[in-house]
Amino acid sequence: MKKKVAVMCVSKKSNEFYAKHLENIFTNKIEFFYYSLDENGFENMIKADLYLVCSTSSNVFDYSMSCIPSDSNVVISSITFNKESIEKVKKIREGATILMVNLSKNMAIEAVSTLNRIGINDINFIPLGPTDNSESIKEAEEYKNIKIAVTCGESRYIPDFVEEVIDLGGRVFTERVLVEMILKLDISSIMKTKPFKSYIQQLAERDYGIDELTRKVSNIELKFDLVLDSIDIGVIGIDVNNRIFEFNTAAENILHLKKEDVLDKTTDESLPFMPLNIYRDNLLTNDVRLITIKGVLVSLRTTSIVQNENFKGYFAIIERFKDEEDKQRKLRLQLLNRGHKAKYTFDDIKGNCPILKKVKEVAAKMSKSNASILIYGESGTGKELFAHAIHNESHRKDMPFVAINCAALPENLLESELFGYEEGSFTGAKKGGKAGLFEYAHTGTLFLDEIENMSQSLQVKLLRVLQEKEVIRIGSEKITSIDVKIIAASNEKIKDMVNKGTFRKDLYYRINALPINIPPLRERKGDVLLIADGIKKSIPAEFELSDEVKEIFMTYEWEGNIRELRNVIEYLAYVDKSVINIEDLPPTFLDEKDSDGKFYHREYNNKFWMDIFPREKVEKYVYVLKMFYKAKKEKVSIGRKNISDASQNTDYPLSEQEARTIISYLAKNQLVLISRGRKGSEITSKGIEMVDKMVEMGKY
Ligand SMILES: Nc1ncnc2c1ncn2[C@@H]1O[C@H](COP(=O)(O)OP(=O)(O)OP(=O)(O)O)[C@@H](O)[C@H]1O
Repeated sequence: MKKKVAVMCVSKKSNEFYAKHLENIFTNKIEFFYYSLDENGFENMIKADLYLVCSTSSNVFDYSMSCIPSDSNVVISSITFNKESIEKVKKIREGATILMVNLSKNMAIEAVSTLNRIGINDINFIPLGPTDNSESIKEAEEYKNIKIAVTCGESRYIPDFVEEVIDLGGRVFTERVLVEMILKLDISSIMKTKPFKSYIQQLAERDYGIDELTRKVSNIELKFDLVLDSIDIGVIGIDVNNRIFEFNTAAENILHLKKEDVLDKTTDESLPFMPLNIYRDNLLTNDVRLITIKGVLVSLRTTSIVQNENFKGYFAIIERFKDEEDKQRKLRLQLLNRGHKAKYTFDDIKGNCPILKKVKEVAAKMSKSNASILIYGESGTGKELFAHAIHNESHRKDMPFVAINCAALPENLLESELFGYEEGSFTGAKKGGKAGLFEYAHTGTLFLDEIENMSQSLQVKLLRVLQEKEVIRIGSEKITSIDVKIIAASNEKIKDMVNKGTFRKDLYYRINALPINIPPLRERKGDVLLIADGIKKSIPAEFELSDEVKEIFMTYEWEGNIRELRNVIEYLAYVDKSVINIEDLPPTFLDEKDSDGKFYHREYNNKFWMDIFPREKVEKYVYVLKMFYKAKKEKVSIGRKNISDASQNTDYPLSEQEARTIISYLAKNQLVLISRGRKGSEITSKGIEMVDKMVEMGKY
């Protein structure tokens, strides 16, 4: 509601003159009601919030005051000239005698004293009222030789003998009058508006005290406004009476409202579409909610203003949700450049054996889904490599990839790392709090390595986050929505842990949506040399492996899987030889020295069949021999076609031609007997003995 001000003047004409300024300065804030003695009088005035008394001559003043209800706000006007008028007076020759003509002689005297106050003291003014009675006509006659007259908009009263008229126009309210009105009506925001500022600028006379004060205040306010207007977050200041005292440019843009239209109005009046009542009524602050304004999703949070423990209002902070998200996204991308990035792709996962190829194929398909993935594999099989590759293959590839090893941190630290914390939530909590990895990984992937080590209580919290898709920092109540794809990895079979009761079943089913099993290296021996070669190139190292060493690599158990293989290759790079022989292998790799003091590899030497089959193809020969062994046990006969077909899904796919070559080789060594006709080929007793020995030794 607009405030009401009653303007009390002597004449209707003065009212009209003042109205021009008042309406311009106080647009939208005040409703003015004009009263004048020559028109409607002061007796039937409305009940106003303030009475502006412009009739200051002593005979009218007392009467004016008697018409104002007691306990009302009153401002007694004072008037001055504007700069433009004064410039006209300054052009008058120094020492000249000039008439000052006004509505009455008293008013003419008053105008002269105003000019003197402003510093016009070198002109001899003769005050004169209207020449409308014999006495005044007589007085004017005395000044017949004065040819110049100055007036304040009353040229109609200038005597005929005057040749030059300088009209200074009507006088205007002083700065003091306006500031007093503003303070009494509690609408200080007016002082920040353009019309007020330009009005004050054009006054010939300024009040030093008020000026200094407003200068200081506006200096601070200017800086404050500059800061507020330079940010892209909307800030709305609301006082205890629910009135808006601040409304920055971003708020204007977000809400499509003009500052001047909302300042000093209540939120009910100007922002009825915003749910601000709850804050006023409950003093509920620091709360965040999403609201829709004109079809746009806006985040609204509030922060209270407390001075000397007294609630003084609050700031409503608004931001287009999309802008907020974009900003978060940019921050996340910066983080991405600081290391939260997946390094490997499926091309980095070397291996041609059918099992690995299959796993890679399935994993690539799973990359496209948002469901959680659980990777199982022995230590060093490449679980982390797979996690990187899956992320890089997914539509989240440009978003953060955040990895954490659940075995590396004590429970409470792991919790604060994952979920973040608020300032002061525990001893040692960083000032300003800290975002958790879930928040960092938003829109990307979180890789939880060695998840089997996570405590049961953390498992519960993790499950909650995965179910609700939101995190709450430790010590906070603020809920943050997150969109994170989880890839978990484990060295142990989580299913077994669930059965033993050491891992929560519900969490298992949530993370195991898409399972991946990576086979240990010993089950894909066909890949050992290929992977070794890849590692050698990545180091880079120049050496070659001798045939013997290659055989050893193919038969070795590789308990530490590819990590162990990498360590051995790195070791060999230091040996600095162009060809690596058995004795160059790391001491831990070799078992004993022979009688000549040379290293030898027990497993290798014990594998007598190594000398029988061509070294490069040992595995394939053993595979075919075992097929004949199995056929004998099952009393079926097989030939090269069955062998070739069956081998296709193994690590050693064979063509029929290859199968035929191997069978003839085995036959040459009396391990297999080739019979003509329908019976097909068959394993010999020597062949059976060889396989039994292999099985007994636990190999193949
Ligand atoms: N198929 C592969 N080709 C080439 N290098 C590989 C392959 N798989 C794993 N590696 C390498 O082996 C090492 C171990 O891999 P990774 O750390 O991914 O294994 P992990 O299963 O996560 O091990 P852990 O369970 O101990 O964490 C890494 O140096 C990785 O680059």
